[in-house]
Amino acid sequence: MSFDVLQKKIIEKRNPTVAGLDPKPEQIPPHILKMACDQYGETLAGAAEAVWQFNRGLIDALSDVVPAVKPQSAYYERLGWRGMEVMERTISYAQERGLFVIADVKRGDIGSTAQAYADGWLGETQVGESACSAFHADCVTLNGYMGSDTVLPFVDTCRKYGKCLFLLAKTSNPGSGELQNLTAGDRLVYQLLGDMAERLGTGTEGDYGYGLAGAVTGATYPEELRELRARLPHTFFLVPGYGAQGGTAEDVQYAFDRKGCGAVVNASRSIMCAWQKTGKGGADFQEAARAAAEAMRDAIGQYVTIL
Ligand SMILES: O=c1ccn([C@@H]2O[C@H](COP(=O)(O)O)[C@@H](O)[C@H]2O)c(=O)[nH]1
Repeated sequence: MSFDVLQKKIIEKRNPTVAGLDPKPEQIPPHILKMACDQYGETLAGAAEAVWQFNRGLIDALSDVVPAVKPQSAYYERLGWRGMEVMERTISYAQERGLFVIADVKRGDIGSTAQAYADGWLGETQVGESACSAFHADCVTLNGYMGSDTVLPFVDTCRKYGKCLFLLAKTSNPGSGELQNLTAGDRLVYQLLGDMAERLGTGTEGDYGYGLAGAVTGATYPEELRELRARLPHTFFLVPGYGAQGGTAEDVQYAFDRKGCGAVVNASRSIMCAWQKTGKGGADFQEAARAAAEAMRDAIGQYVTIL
């Protein structure tokens, strides 16, 4: 199954992290933004070109350090169709460079609509006699709060195409407890969502013991991370909240199993925007991102030994 693909890449690179690609125009080095705007004006077309050049540079700099990237769809959607075209191009380019791609789309809707999302992000759309693939990501994030029937089309699509998904369980944001820590019968809501992932993945466990349905558990809640790891032995974790949101290497150690497997830790701004801290005006954005990704890998390596 597809978490095997991710886990193998993590083992090869000795690095259980994923670099987020969440580019805002104001976080793109000025020379890249200027070049794009000189060509296309200060327009959405200019912004989309700048995002593409920035992403390509980041992927080139990071592809032998990190096993995966996670483009967050919001930053592409805000640029309209041009942004979505850059999203598609970014996914293809990252995959060509050997990276596993998690499309952070957090979708959730009634079954028929969920199937359309699953076709677009992971599978194929039938057009007459032809099966056409759109974004072809390796994995997506989903919001399962509408119930398991809204996730099942993604599960079927993952089975068919060897892909995988992450369900939001305990998210990293400050307000996550407002709903997720409420009691639902004999469990807390985030435990229920974690249990849903464990259940939906049953029977699809791969070489490392993980099913195709993973869970999102924030680095900012290490106690919940520890508890969910023990509770969900076959559920792979996506752990956002490292770096810019305050999560540390010490915090995320609890996401991993005894072999140092079963989780991938995300950092977006702290890698992507590392150039803003070097005082070189962005000319060194690739070196800065690479150094930040290596520092994150090494910090987590102080606490987690992979296999
Ligand atoms: O609980 C969650 C779920 C998803 N995210 C996403 O991860 C990145 C975090 O970005 P940073 O810059 O490293 O803070 C971003 O794409 C979020 O949408 C999350 O933060 N928490």
